[in-house]
Amino acid sequence: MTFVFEDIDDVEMERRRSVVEPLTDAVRDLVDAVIRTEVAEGEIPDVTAAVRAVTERLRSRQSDGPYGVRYTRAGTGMPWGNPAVGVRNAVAPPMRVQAGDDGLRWADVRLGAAYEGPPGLVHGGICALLLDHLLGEAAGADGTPSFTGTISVRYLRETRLGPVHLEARTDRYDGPKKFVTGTLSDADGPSVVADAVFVIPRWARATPPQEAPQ
Ligand SMILES: CCCCC/C=C\C/C=C\C/C=C\C/C=C\CCCC(=O)SCCNC(=O)CCNC(=O)[C@H](O)C(C)(C)COP(=O)(O)OP(=O)(O)OC[C@H]1O[C@@H](n2cnc3c(N)ncnc32)[C@H](O)[C@@H]1OP(=O)(O)O
Repeated sequence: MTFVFEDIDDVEMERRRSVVEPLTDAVRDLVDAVIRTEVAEGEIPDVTAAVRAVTERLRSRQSDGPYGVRYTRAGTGMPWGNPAVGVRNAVAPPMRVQAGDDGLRWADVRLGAAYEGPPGLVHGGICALLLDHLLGEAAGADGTPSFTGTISVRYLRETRLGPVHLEARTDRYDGPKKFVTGTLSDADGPSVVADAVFVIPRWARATPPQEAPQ
């Protein structure tokens, strides 16, 4: 696993973000339009060719693999391919994570047609994705990296498409384990709750229990 440091400052990161974000937003809009369009079927082949032409243009120069999790010189993360928050990923709603007091992490997200499961309702996997990510951010609020070890997601009731609010925080620690909880709410209040154990991987522990010299 490699974390790439880009030799740029945060001003340059913001400049790059401002260039690429409108493209990603345009693609999100395209995804929504494809789902909801009612243009005549005869128009679809032309539109398909136009989209393929744009894709070809972007593919004329591209990286070999995924974007990775890059960092600026100041250590600001650029997980721009991430499916929950990625600035370059149209699959991401996107969720913009905010920091509150005492390690609270929260976000307001609008979930439209691309996130539908049951009719008019949010797909359960999308709730789990967003909660997993936000709980991960809450686990990371102390500055140590950790992976989702186990996550339990309880769907209290349906979640309506539209604006949703998410919150998460770390409740307690036990060695390398962080116990994190969170909620996802729609306009009627909490609809999904999550409990997770995030584990600091051995390579990131201050005194690795297994690899410590004898
Ligand atoms: C370092 C990651 C950084 C990732 C950055 C990513 C994106 C950056 C973007 C934004 C940055 C902000 C935050 C990140 C946000 C979201 C991230 C989303 C989260 C993910 O998408 S992440 C991918 C899915 N995730 C995995 O891909 C994990 C695969 N897995 C492993 O990497 C190992 O399996 C690991 C590390 C879990 C444990 O391995 P290990 O060798 O360190 O464990 P070890 O044996 O030392 O156990 C020590 C104590 O943890 C207990 N324990 C062990 N495993 C457990 C489990 N599964 N559940 C509950 N408890 C468990 C033991 O029982 C023992 O506890 P006890 O002593 O009490 O028994």
